[in-house]
Amino acid sequence: MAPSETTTRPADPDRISETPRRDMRLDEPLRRRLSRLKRFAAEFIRPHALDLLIAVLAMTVFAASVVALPWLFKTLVNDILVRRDADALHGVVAVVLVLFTARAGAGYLQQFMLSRVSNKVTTALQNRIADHLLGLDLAFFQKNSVGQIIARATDDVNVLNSTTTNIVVTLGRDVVTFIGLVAYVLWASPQWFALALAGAPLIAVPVVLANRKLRALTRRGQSLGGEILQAFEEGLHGIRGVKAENLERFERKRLSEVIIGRRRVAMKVARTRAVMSPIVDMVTAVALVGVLTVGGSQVISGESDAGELMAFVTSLMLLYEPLRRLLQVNAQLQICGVSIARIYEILDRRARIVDAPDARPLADPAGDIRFENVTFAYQDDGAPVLDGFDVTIPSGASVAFVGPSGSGKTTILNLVARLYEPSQGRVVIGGQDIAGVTLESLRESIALVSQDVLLFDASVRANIAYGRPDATDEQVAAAARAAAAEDFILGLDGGYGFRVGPRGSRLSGGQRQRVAIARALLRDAPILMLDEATSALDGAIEARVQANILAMRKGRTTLIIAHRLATVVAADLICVVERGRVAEQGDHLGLLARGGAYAESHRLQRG
Ligand SMILES: Nc1ncnc2c1ncn2[C@@H]1O[C@H](COP(=O)(O)OP(=O)(O)OP(=O)(O)O)[C@@H](O)[C@H]1O
Repeated sequence: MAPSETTTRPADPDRISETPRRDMRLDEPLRRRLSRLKRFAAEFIRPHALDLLIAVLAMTVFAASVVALPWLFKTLVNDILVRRDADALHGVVAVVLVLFTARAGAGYLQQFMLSRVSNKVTTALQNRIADHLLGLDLAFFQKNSVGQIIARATDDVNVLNSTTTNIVVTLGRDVVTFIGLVAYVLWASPQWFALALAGAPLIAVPVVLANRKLRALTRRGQSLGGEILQAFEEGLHGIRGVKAENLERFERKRLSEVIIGRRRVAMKVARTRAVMSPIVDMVTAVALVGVLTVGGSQVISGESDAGELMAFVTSLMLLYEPLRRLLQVNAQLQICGVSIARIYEILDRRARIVDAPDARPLADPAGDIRFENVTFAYQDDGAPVLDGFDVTIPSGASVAFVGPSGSGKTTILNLVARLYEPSQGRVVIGGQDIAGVTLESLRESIALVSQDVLLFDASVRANIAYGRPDATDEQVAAAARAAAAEDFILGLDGGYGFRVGPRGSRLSGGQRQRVAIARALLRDAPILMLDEATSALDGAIEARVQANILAMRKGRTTLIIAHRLATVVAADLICVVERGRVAEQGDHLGLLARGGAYAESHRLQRG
């Protein structure tokens, strides 16, 4: 089965489906849903077949203990209560002891084995999702909400965890119990059995309708789960602005709309599922009334014995629970199917930027970086962001890209790291087209400090050494000094051990930037890319950082994006980017002498 056949295909190949309409696809053929279930079972359940087999055997023992109860009641009534047989009493007591001991052991084993399997499946799924997500293109993350992605890795995995456990219990234990009890009642009295079946057709129509409705509702509910995560993520991420501008009221409204939306759907799901119990109740009642009326008369007239009727009625009552669960197994499968589809929608997504079949490691990462007539657009059919962009960055040079906001500067760095690929032209490093270079060797050669600094809630030291866990304290300190960060770090409570808070929230913007620069310098990569990396620093500290970076560069090519032109005066080459093209290039003095856009911006900024 081709992976693509098992997923719902949204219109934009980079987007996962989140809109309710697209989520409520009732027209998906059963064959495709089944094949997706089979695929999930083969990939994630089959590896635990032995554990499952033990669980199913334990369930069979458990089920057998239930099926033995009608026989026990028959003996109790006929041999002990009616015939007063002492031997039968001892027999029954012994059987009860054995039965309940076996049942206790089987119950334990079943629960333990199922928990083991479900925990292993959860771990495998989440690891696989994590691995897969990390391999996807940047474009995927720029087009999909984090909440929707997290919901699939958490909510959907949890749903699968609980539904598959229920399904296995039902298929293992309830099916055996059901078959055993039905076989017993059929054998005990076909006539009473036929009477008991009288109400069965009542079940069919509502069950089919309810299942159909459940699938649509479940998709909607699970999609709303992602929207809630997303709403929280966005609201809490921007909490500073929310508080400072007294926007809590609006946030509360925004959050409660999705929360209440989900509750509505959850209640519809609950109502639809709850419909099953009264239906089974009614069917059982009809069966009992029929059997008691006819069977009771037969006992009174002496045609049947009391123990027989007692055992039969007990069987009918014992059938209630397994029947109720069996009727819900389809609903559980629907829910499970929705989560599986949502998870495979992520797992089947293929990264477009991958190693070419004949990819080779980057041979000369410190070589020239050349953009050869590069054209690039973020959308396949969108306007180009870079349009015939041509520039050569000499090996070991420091090059600054300046120009108006939105002119394409960050995009240039994105293309060097091959986070996106040119639609035309090539990016060449040391004579090698990076399209034919292994991603690992390319990105290993790059240190990037971007506008959004990536800090974790860990110590300053751990943040600087992220990606270089073997770095010594001295190396970390040297990087911090070069980033003009050591002074403030030593002033923190705990120094390098200071915990920076989520996303570095306990540091100032400029401090965060310096920690990020220190991390990039510690990587000691041949290509250093600074995207507005010193924008939050004051002029004096920025100048220190710049001077250190330039002094340390020996053989390292440095690409700098900056709006403050003072930051770039010392660069070997300054490249003015306008509407995706190089408008002018040269060194600071050369560009000033030229009297073009750079000279004008410089005059304005100084003025
Ligand atoms: N992920 C994206 N998807 C679609 N369009 C994008 C994406 N990133 C950037 N763009 C668009 O590409 C253009 C160039 O963006 P880029 O970030 O390269 O500009 P920039 O020169 O670095 O701007 P700034 O100086 O404001 O940071 C902008 O018009 C922007 O809207």
